[in-house]
Amino acid sequence: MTGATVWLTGLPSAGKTTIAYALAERLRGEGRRAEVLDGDEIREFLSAGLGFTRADRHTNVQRIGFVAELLASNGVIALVPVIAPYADSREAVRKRHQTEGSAYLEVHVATPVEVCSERDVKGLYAKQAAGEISGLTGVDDPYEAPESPDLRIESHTQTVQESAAALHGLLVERGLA
Ligand SMILES: Nc1ncnc2c1ncn2[C@@H]1O[C@H](COP(=O)(O)OS(=O)(=O)O)[C@@H](OP(=O)(O)O)[C@H]1O
Ligand SMILES: Nc1ncnc2c1ncn2[C@@H]1O[C@H](COP(=O)(O)OP(=O)(O)O)[C@@H](O)[C@H]1O
Repeated sequence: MTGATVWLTGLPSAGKTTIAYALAERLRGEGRRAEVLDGDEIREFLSAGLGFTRADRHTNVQRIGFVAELLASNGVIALVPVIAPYADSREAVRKRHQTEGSAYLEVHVATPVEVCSERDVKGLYAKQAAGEISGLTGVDDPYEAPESPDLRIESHTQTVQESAAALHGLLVERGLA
């Protein structure tokens, strides 16, 4: 089967990780090889030492894009729930896939910041509001939303299973699942 990279971009607590794991489970149940390149795990190992400056975020995204493409070119569906706030960083990853002939889909998990900060899975929005951290994406650091993603998911209006199903539908439509 053809592999692919599916990049889920969006704000912290948008639902990127939850949707990625739900879809991975579904794909594995269908006999596909799927891997989730979780941003938090990557930052512990592959991107250890990188922070959240623009340059570090770019480096992080390029490293993850490199690994995802390797997986995709070997028949794996690489699911990447990583913020990737800058359009030029995401574009560079797309170009790498194009050059290597690997499929690449960009999915915008477009949960409004008000909903994300309500969910606040890791307590980051509360910390930012309390002045304990700064440079939080979507609050006091940039997030350049994709202009024409392959799919936009409104996670605040649907269940996790509905979001995962919408993404699965896109993969089927593109002949990737
Ligand atoms: N300042 C700041 N801004 C944004 N995010 C922050 C920050 N500090 C820590 N975190 C947490 O780091 C998690 C991983 O970030 P990413 O590697 O996906 O970010 S990036 O693409 O390099 O910008 C990211 O995970 P998710 O919540 O899953 O998006 C955040 O929870
Ligand atoms: N449709 C949905 N898709 C994804 N997550 C949802 C959805 N509805 C509610 N949630 C909840 O939102 C939170 C998103 O957290 P997480 O997946 O860690 O976000 P991110 O990886 O973008 O930081 C989870 O607690 C999840 O259960």
